[in-house]
Amino acid sequence: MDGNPAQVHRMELHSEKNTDWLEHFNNMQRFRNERGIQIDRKPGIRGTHSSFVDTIPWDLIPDPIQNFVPDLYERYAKFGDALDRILSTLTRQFGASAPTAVQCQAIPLLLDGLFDVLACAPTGSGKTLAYLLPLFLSGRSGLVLVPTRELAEQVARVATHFVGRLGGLNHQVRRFCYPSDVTVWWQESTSKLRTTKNGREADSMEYSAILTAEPLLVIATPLTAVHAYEHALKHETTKSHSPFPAPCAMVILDEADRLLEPSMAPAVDRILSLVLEASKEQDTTVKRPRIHFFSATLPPNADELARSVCASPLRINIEAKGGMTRAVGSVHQSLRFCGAGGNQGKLIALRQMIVEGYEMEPPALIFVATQKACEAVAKELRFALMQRLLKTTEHVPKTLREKQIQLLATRVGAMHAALDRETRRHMLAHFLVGQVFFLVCTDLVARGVDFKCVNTVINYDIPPDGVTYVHRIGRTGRNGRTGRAVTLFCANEATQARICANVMRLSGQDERVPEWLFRLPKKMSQNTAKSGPSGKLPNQARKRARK
Ligand SMILES: Nc1ncnc2c1ncn2[C@@H]1O[C@H](COP(=O)(O)OP(=O)(O)OP(=O)(O)O)[C@@H](O)[C@H]1O
Repeated sequence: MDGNPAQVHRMELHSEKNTDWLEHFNNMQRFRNERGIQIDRKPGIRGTHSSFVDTIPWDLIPDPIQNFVPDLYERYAKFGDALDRILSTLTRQFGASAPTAVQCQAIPLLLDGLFDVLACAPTGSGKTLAYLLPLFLSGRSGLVLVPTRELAEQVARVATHFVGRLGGLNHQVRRFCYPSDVTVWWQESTSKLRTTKNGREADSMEYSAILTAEPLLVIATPLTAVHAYEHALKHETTKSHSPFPAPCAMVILDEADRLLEPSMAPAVDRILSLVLEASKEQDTTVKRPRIHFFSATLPPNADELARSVCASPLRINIEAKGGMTRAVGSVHQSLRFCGAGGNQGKLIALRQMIVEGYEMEPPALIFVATQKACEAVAKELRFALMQRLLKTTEHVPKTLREKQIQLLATRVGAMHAALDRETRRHMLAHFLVGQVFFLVCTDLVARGVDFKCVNTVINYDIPPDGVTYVHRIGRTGRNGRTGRAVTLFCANEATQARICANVMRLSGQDERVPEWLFRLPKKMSQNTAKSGPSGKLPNQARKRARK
C-alpha cells in the first residue's frame, strides 16, 4: 500500500471504506476511459470537473458556487471587508451580479488552493475574473502569464479596479497595493516596469526598487518575465535574485495553449522552474505554487504538456468537447463563397459588404494573414467607405464632402506586429472607444482581447486552424451580446474552409454551411492537422514538479 498512489486508490475503491465516498457523490456520473476516470459533477451548473488520473481525492473538491451572494459570504466570511469591496467592484465596474459558469467552478477551487486547474471555457465567458477574484480575495501572491502585451495590459486594467478598491484595508490586503501599485507588468523587449498609477515607465532605479520590494502580483508576457529575471540577476537587486513574487501561491497561464506552443514554451518553462525553485528556497513548509491553465481551447497536446508540469490537475470543462469549446452560440457564423477570382473576388465581396451594409455591422474586425495584407485591405476599405459616402451624399456641398471623406479615412485602422508599441496601443484604444469602425488586423488580437461591442468579425483570410477560428470569432458575441462572423473563401480555398465548417457543425450551425463543402474530399491542409501546441515543454519545470 505504500507504493504507487494510483494503486492505493484503486485498492481503496474496492474496499468497504469506500462505500461512503461513493454514496456521498451519488449525483455524479462516472465513466472510465483509457486514461483514467472522468467524473461529471453538479450537472445543474453548466460545466464539469474531471481528471485524467484516478488519484484525485474527490471529497476535497469544493462544490461550485451558485452565486456571489450569499455563497461567497457563507463560505469565505474570513475575507471580511475584502469580500464586500470586491463584490461591490464587481457590480459597479463589471455589472457582474452573478458568476458565469467558469467562475462558479473555478473560484472555490482556486481559493482553496488544493489543486492545479485546467479550465477550458468559451471565449468571453469571464475567465479573467475567474482567476483574478481568488487572487485578490485570498491576498495570496501570484504571477499571471499572458501571450501578448495587449492582453497583459488588459488584465492589468481589470486588476487595477480591484487594487484601487482594496487600498485602505488591513495589512494582508494592503499588500496588493505595494509597492506603489501592484498592477505591474513588464514591457516586452524593454524589460522595464510600468506602473498604472502614473502611466509612465519606471526608470532603472525605480525598477530595481520595485524588484527589491518583491511585487505581489505580476502580469507579464513570458519573454519579458525572463528578461526581468536576467536583469535582476545582473543587478542582484533581490535577495533571491528573483523578480517573481515569493513565495508565489499561484501561477496563472492565461491562453495556456498559446503559451505552450514551441515559440513560447522555453520561456514559460524557464519561468515555471524559477518560481518552483524560489518557492523551495523560501521555506520548505510552503506549499508548491499551484499552476492554473485557462483557455477557450486546450487541445489534447496542450493538455498533455500541462499535465507534464503539474501531476494531477483538475480539469474544468464548460461547453467543451475534446479540448475545444464550441464557438459561442451567440455568434452567428457564415461562410461566403467569393468565386474563383482569388483575392480579387474577396475584395469585391468586402467592398459590397461595406457599400451595401450587407452582413457587416460596424464595429468590425477583419482578420488577415499577413502584415502586408493588413495594410492593403485597410486601404481598400477606406476606398470602399469613400464610395459609399459619395453615393449617399450627392446633395452635400463639395467642401463638406471632402471633410467627411477625410474623417471617414480615420475610421479604418490597421493593427499588426510591425507597428510600434504606441501606435498599436492607440489603435486599439481608438477601436475600443468606437472612433475606429473597421480594424484590419492579424492574429495579434485574435486571442483574449475583450472587445465589448464588436458586431462583426470577418475572416478575410481563412484561419490556419480551428483553434484560431474559435478565438477570432470569439471577439464578438461576448458577455451576453450577439455577433456575426463571416468567413470569405474562394474556390481554391474550399478545403481550408472546412476548418470553419467543422467548428460551425460543432456549434450546431451546420445548416449555414454549403452542402457541397462537406462532400469535398477529406484532404485537409497540413496546418489543420497540426493545430495547437506541440514539441517539448517544461523540461526543467517538469523535473522540479516531480520532486
Ligand atoms: N460574472 C460576470 N457577469 C457579467 N459580466 C462578466 C462577468 N464576468 C466577466 N464579465 C465580463 O465578460 C467579459 C469577458 O470576460 P473575459 O475577457 O474575462 O473573457 P474570457 O473568458 O477571458 O474570454 P477570452 O477567452 O476571449 O479571453 C468582460 O467584459 C467581463 O467584464
